[in-house]
Amino acid sequence: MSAKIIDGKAFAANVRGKVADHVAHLKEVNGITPGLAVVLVGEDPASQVYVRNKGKQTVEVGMNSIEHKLDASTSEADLLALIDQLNNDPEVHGILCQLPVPDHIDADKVLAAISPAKDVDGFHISNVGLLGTGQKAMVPCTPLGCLMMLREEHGSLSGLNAVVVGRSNIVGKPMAQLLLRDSATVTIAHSRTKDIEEVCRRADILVAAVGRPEMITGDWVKPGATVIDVGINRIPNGEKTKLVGDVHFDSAVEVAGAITPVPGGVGPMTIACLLANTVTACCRAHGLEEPEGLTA
Ligand SMILES: Nc1nc(=O)c2c([nH]1)NC[C@@H]1CN(c3ccc(C(=O)N[C@@H](CCC(=O)O)C(=O)O)cc3)C=[N+]21
Ligand SMILES: [Mg+2]
Repeated sequence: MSAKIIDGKAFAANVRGKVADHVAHLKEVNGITPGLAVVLVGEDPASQVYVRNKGKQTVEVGMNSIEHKLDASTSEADLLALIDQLNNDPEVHGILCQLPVPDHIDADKVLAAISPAKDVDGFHISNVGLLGTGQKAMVPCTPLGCLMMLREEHGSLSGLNAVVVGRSNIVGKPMAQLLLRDSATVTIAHSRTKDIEEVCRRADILVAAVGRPEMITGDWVKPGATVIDVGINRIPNGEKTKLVGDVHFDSAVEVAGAITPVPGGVGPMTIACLLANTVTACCRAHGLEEPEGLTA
């Protein structure tokens, strides 16, 4: 039997539709247009593609997109000055500084400089702390997108065994916090985990966020489990390259109950959730009611 393939592209289009509806409402009723500022330092080609897609989709849902493309040699002080300016700009409701930043810039310092209320990535330590203590936070986009798909698939996650493979601040740790908040039984596995295959085979929900192409094969998957593949790995494919996840799709799809593909799974949801977070940040900034179903 072959798993249900979770259509992240369609799901993301639906989320963007809800965002667009709420943006239209904010404009009409409150005369407010949410604005998202994206800062890119340097010329990393993958980052350029992502930033372009973010800008395009921001405009498509009716929000203002403010792009700042800085030279790779930009000093940390100049970047911090720009962030300060965006923090103080009332037209800007969300700020994202595309990672990675060049080596001479301290990413932690940059993330700490973004106003927590405008931190649509949810990477500021105050949002990390709010999420970890079950308070109202800005939630990182990728884990938020995964959670939305899991809730749609399962209804309640209460009591389910969830295994998150990967312990990054960007995906693994916040994903685990969100699953815990939904009363799943949560295990974080990583490169040093003993008998990692066994651990994964106990998972009703398996979230792969390790950054190792096709590491998780079908024999690691419990029959009927839901597999969420966060990996985006570009690997050689003959003369060209192709995009694969952290899950070996062809074997896992034969065992899982439901699975996200790469591309077309988690990736599109990440951008949709960035737009959702921007609307949420805008509503919070103005003390307005938040949109339904777009937050954790
Ligand atoms: N501050 C910050 N926030 C981020 O959220 C952030 C970041 N930095 N740096 C880079 C990563 C990566 N990321 C992706 C977003 C969308 C897709 C996406 O839409 N992927 C498509 C395919 C895209 C392709 O073909 O390359 C898909 O999976 O279907 C992928 C990756 C956000 N990131
Ligand atoms: Mg790891």
